[in-house]
Amino acid sequence: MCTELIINVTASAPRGIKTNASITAHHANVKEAQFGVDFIKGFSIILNGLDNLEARRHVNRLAMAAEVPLVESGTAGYLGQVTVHLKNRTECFECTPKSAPKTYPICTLRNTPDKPIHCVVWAKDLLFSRLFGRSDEVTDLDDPGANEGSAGQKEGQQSTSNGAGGSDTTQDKDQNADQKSVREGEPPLDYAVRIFQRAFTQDIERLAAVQTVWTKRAPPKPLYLSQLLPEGPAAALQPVGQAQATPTSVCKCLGLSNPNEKWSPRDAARVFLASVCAYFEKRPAEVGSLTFDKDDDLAVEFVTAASALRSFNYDIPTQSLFDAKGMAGNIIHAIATTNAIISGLIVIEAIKILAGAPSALRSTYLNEQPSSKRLLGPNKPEAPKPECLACGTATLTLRANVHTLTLGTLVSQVLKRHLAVNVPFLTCGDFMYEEGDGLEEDEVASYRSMLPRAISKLPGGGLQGGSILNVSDESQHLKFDMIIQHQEDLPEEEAPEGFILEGSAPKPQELRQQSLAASGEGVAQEKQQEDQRKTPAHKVDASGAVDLISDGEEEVARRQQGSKRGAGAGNEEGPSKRARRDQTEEAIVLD
Ligand SMILES: Nc1ncnc2c1ncn2[C@@H]1O[C@H](COP(=O)(O)OP(=O)(O)OP(=O)(O)O)[C@@H](O)[C@H]1O
Ligand SMILES: [Zn+2]
Repeated sequence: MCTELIINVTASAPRGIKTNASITAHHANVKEAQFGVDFIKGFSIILNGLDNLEARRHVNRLAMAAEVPLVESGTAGYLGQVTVHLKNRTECFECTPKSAPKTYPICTLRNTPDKPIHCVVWAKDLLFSRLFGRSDEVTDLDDPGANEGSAGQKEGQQSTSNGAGGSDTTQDKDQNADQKSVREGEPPLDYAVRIFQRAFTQDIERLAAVQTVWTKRAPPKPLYLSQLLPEGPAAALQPVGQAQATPTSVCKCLGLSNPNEKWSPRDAARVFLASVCAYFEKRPAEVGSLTFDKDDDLAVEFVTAASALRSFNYDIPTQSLFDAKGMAGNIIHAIATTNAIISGLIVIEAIKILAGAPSALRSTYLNEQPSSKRLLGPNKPEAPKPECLACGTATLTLRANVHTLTLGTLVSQVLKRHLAVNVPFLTCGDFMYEEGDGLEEDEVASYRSMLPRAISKLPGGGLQGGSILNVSDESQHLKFDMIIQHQEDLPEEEAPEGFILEGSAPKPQELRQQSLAASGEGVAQEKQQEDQRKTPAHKVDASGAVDLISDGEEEVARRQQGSKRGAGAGNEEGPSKRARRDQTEEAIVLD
């Protein structure tokens, strides 16, 4: 469960701050309805310390709707930023579109992985969620091996018969789903063995037989459990020494306690089987509702093992548990001093807001390398952008093939993933689509049944080229129009996801870039160059120390902190703290 601490600091007068603060912690998802605009209006200021773009955009929209000042922040290694956002006075967090999350083509993940990250993302986003996640969220994307042999298939297309068993028909999907589900009365170890054989033996055998896929590279090699564990799965999982499997870890009991060690195929198979068993035997109530959590050791062990087995299939270098955890959890190691500097700057900006000094506000970017011996680049916040989705009146254009783009992709990828819409309400002529808690069961079922349909085939005439789709989200007080533009063939390089969003949305080419935006790094990197140009020449003090704080801020900081400016900061590593990139940074696209 996500947590966020909302601190309610009461300012007694414009220029003073009470020394006593009452702190109320809410352990919940900030996107829940209870934290809507009315709740936000009860605060004088919002200080964001979130680690994902989706939540940050959500809070930004609430802050704009409630007209509560927002101090946004993020760090990523040596980079960091603090930005300040006031409705109608400054740009909001979304006025500058952020890079979209890094995406991986689904066909690469499913059929032709060639990098360790492809195996980790496959294990985490496809296999883990398929086995332990919510069944109503399982799509064909989550079904490993379902379309093996149909490389190059596009969304909305039926795969052609390929003689390798890959198929995309509803019937086959049902069969696939059934093959991945535990059968009634099936012992967990039998289930784990069956899944192993399906994922690492049979699917690979089928795929390797499709010669057209392997003209330029070697086909994958199946793994056989009988060769890896000749003594039999049960005997291979016997605890080593006194250690026992726990609900949260199986590694120690299998004698694998070094997180930096790379596992052999045999050990990866043992961890895979043992971790599947542990979920079903020790945490059965959670099975069916799990999402990958890097802090759940068992999930990390499963993903490391599955990813290693997949890597052995494809002859890709494997990762240690430590490295796989970093990749799966999007962990980048934090620098203690970066976090300290950014925390200090958040407080400085908050004080300016509470003290009623909006003209002193600065958005500050912490550079990795001092520019003219200056680490911080403070700028006056820019003006709001009228074309902004969140604080202006944006009209977006969606270019796609309306006969193949499904409503499901429109909702989950275009609206939720790219535009951070929380609870979409869509209308266009007689067509309506709605989500939310207030719906009756039959309404939910009826809306869900529309998701697999191409948007041109939706009720009420569908969405065709030239249609204007009205999108709103009451939970974010968000409303905008989206013009649908039909385009029969979109080049894959331009539109890896099968659509192009224009307007206040990431540019298509940004989709290809490594995105660090959610943690702040992407933004910091983008701004770094700009700031280096803008940053005025500075003074070096007698000790040659780097001037951390400039001009107006120097004055405020001295007054408020009573401290001398820092020297030589940013050089120490903080091993105990990690910063995390966007949880959704690695996503999957159809190719
Ligand atoms: N939708 C959300 N609602 C509430 N809190 C959220 C939401 N999304 C993210 N958060 C919170 O944002 C915080 C981000 O902090 P941080 O980057 O330090 O991550 P962490 O999980 O606390 O620590 P680490 O990643 O270092 O292990 C976390 O406490 C996380 O729970
Ligand atoms: Zn804006």
